[in-house]
Amino acid sequence: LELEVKQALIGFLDQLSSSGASQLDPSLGWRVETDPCDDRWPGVECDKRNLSVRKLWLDKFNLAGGLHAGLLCDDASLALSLTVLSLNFNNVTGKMPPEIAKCKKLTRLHVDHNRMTGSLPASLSKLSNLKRLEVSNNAFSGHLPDFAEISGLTTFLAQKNWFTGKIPKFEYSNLEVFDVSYNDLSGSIPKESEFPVTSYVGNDKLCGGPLPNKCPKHRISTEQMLMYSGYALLALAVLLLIAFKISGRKNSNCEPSVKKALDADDASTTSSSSIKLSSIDYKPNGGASSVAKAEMSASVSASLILLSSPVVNGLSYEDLLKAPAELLGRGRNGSVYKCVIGNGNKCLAVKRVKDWSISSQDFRRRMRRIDQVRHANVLPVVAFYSSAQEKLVVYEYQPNGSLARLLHHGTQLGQEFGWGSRLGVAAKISEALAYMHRELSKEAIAHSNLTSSNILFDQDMEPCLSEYGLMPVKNDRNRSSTVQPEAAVTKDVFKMDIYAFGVILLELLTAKLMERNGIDLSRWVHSVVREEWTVEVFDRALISEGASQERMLDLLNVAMKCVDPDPAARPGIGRVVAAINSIKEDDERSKLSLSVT
Ligand SMILES: Nc1ncnc2c1ncn2[C@@H]1O[C@H](COP(=O)(O)OP(=O)(O)OP(=O)(O)O)[C@@H](O)[C@H]1O
Repeated sequence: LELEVKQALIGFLDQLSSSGASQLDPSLGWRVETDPCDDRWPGVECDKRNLSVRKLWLDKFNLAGGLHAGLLCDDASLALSLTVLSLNFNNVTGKMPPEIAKCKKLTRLHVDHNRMTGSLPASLSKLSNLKRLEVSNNAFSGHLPDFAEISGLTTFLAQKNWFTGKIPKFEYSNLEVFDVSYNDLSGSIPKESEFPVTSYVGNDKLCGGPLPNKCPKHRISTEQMLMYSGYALLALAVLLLIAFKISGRKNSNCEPSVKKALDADDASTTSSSSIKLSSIDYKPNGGASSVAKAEMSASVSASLILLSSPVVNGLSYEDLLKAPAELLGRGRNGSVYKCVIGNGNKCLAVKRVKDWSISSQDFRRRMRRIDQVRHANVLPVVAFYSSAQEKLVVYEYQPNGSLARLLHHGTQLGQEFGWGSRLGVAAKISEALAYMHRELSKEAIAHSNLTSSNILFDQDMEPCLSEYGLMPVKNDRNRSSTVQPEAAVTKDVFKMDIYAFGVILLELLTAKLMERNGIDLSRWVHSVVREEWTVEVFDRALISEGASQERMLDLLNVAMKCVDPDPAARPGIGRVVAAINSIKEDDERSKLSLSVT
C-alpha cells in the first residue's frame, strides 16, 4: 500500500493508544516498513487483492487515547475503502469527531464500551451507507442527531449514555435492533418505532409506546375538538364497514393469524409467551395487495400446474390472481406474497421468482422432480406456474415465521429458543438436507439458497426447509445464494449448501444477524476464535441457560468446518448429520444422568 495510507493508519492508532507512538505495543506490528495487507497487520482486513484496507477491527486492543478520525478519513484512499471501524471494548476517550463523516463508505461504526464524551456530531447523519451504529456504554451526552437519511440502518445501539432531548428521526423500515435505554431522553416514543420496552427503559422523561407512563394529552381548542369528532365519526363509519365485510366471511383459517398479529401489536408491552411469530411476519398493508396483483398479473395466461396437495384442489391461475395478496418480503431471487384463497379458508405463500432464464420446459421438469422427493422437514411445492415471462411457485403459508425471525426477534416476543431446541433444529434440517442431496444428486439439484429465512416453522413449530431448488445457481458473487468468500466459489452446488448450513449453525450458536452476503458472521467468528475468545461468540442466552460449553464448542467446530473457504475441505452432509446427532446424543445423555443423580 502507499506510504500515505500506512502513515495515516499508524498515526490513527498512535493517537488511539494512550501516550503516543512510543507506547504502542510493538507486538501489534503496525510498522511502516511492512505492508498492512501483505503482512497482515493485526486488526486490519484488506480487499481480496490486498490493494486497499476495508475494515479495522480493533475491539479489545486496550486503546485508551482519542479517536482522531481526521487522520484516517482525510486520506482519500482510506476514505473510499474503509467500510468497518470497530473499537468496541477499549478505553477510548474524548469526542466523536465530525471528520468521521468523511469515511463515507462506512457500513459499521462501533465504539461500544469506551469512555467517550460530548455529543455526537450532526455529520454522522451523512454516513448514508451505515448499517450498524454502536455508541452504547459510553458517556456521550447532548441531543442525538437525525438519522432519517440513513435508510439502510439496521442496528442502532446507544444505551447507557447521557443523551438528552427527543428520540430523533429514523428510517424505521429497515431498523431491526434499536436500543436507547438508560439515557436521559424525553418526549414521546415515535409511533413508527415498534421495539420492546427494553429498548427505552431507564429514561424517566420518555413516555408512550410500550412504556407504562402515558404521554400527557394536549389541551385542545373547540375548533380542534369539532375537527377531531368529525374524524372520529368518519373512522367509526370505516370500522363498521370493515366489521361488516369481515363478518361476511366464513370459517377463515387465516383470520387467527391476523388476529394474533394485531393482538401481538397491542400486547407488545407485555412479554406474553403465547404470541406466535406469525405476528411479526404479518404486516397489515392495504396497498400491497394491488401491487402484488399488478406484479403477478404481468404474465401471459397459461395454466397453473397443481401438484398432489389437497390444499389447492381446483385452484386456477385466475383464482390466484383474484385472491387478496400481501407482500411478505423481497429476497435475492424474487418476492413472496401471502394469498388468501377459498373464502379465507387457506393461506398460500406465492413466490415470484425473478430473472431466471430457465426454459418453461426445464422449469416444469425441475419442479416435478423436486415434488417427487418428499421429506417431513421440507416444505412441498403445492402448485407452480410458468410462462416465458413469469415463474410462480406456490407453497402453503407457514404461520410461525422463520428461523431468522425466531433468532433475532424471539426474545422481544417472549419466545424461548433454548439450546435443546436449537440442536433439534440443526439436527432436523441437516437430516432433511442430507435426504434431499442424496435423492437429487443425479440431477445436481441443491437447495442453493439456504438461509435462516428459508427455514420456516409450521403449525407445530416443526422446522422445514422452504424453497428447495428454487434458486438459479450461478458461480458468481451476486447471484449465488450462499455467497461465500470469493476463493470459495465452487462448481459443486452441494458444497455451497454445506457452507450455507454452516452459517445457519453459526447463527444458532451466536444469535447474530448474518450479513446478507453471509461473509461477515463467519469472518467474525474466525477472528474471535483466532484470538482465543471463543466463548465470546456464543449467544449470551445460551450461556445463562447453562448450555454445555463443551457441546457448543463441538457444534462450533462442525460449523467452522462447513464454512471452510476451500469447498473441498468442507465435510459432506452425511458427516455433518452424524456429528450433530452425536452432539445431540451427548446432550441428552448428560441431561439424563443429571436427572438420575
Ligand atoms: N411459505 C411461507 N410461509 C410463510 N412465510 C414465508 C413463506 N415463504 C417465505 N416466507 C417469508 O417471506 C419473506 C420473503 O421470502 P424470500 O424467500 O423472498 O426472501 P428471503 O428469504 O428473506 O431472502 P432470500 O432471497 O435470501 O431467500 C421471508 O420473511 C420468508 O420467511
